[in-house]
Amino acid sequence: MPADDVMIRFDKVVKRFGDNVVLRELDFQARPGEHVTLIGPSGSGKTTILRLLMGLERVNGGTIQVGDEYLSHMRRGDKLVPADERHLRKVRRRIGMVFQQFNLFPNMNVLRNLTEAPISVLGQPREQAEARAKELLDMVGLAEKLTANPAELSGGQQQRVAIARALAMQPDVLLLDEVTSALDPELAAGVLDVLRDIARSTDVTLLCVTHAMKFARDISDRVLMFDGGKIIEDAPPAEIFDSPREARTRDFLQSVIET
Ligand SMILES: Nc1ncnc2c1ncn2[C@@H]1O[C@H](COP(=O)(O)OP(=O)(O)OP(=O)(O)O)[C@@H](O)[C@H]1O
Repeated sequence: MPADDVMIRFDKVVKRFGDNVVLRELDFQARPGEHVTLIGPSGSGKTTILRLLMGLERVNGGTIQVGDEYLSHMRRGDKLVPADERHLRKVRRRIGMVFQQFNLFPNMNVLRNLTEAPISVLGQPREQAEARAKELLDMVGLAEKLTANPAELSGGQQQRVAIARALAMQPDVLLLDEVTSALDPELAAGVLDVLRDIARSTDVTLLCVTHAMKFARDISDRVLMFDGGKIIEDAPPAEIFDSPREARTRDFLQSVIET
């Protein structure tokens, strides 16, 4: 851990797609174990931030650090140079992600979905990986679905397996991108309850993009409001939701339906 105890650090990050400048010298940090939610209008760059952290996009300027390591760059002598694939893969291992679409391995049962990467990537012994997988399935309320195939599960159950699968890799950071937007409201509620438990009971750093504002209020330590490629407001949820300082935050909040 770096001396100043930061888990995620964006330093003057620029991201462009052609002429479209999505992030403009973006600075932000999250402390270890902090739960940070990103809100803002469609197209403001929230998903791009998560994709940069997953190494699925590269920065056009600035640097990204995860814990004590650069993600966007690597050290060569006393210089920083853009990260190569191998370096990206190494740092990215500290980060888990759950997407809107659950993307479970369709040909593997639930247990194998959870143990595959811990065994093949982390080199965990099978018994250890299976014991942890069972604990995690218990945590997400699916202990009895160990041998089920993904196709036999509801969307909400699949998403709970996807969350358990991400945690099985023992990430320092868990990224959540609109994890309930493909689900019916009652299934979404079950997934959000599981995430509330995880937020309370683990020390993983959470970075969450959601339009579920009530959920954001419940789990977040901080909410960041994005607009125009910048953070325009950064405050605890009670402040953002009850007394936003910025007119653009107020307008945005009025435009979303509370869920
Ligand atoms: N691969 C890409 N190629 C070109 N443009 C892209 C690409 N990915 C994202 N963009 C553009 O970047 C901008 C930010 O997109 P992003 O998905 O990060 O926004 P968002 O805030 O997550 O929006 P939403 O709430 O709708 O998911 C948009 O203008 C989008 O069109």
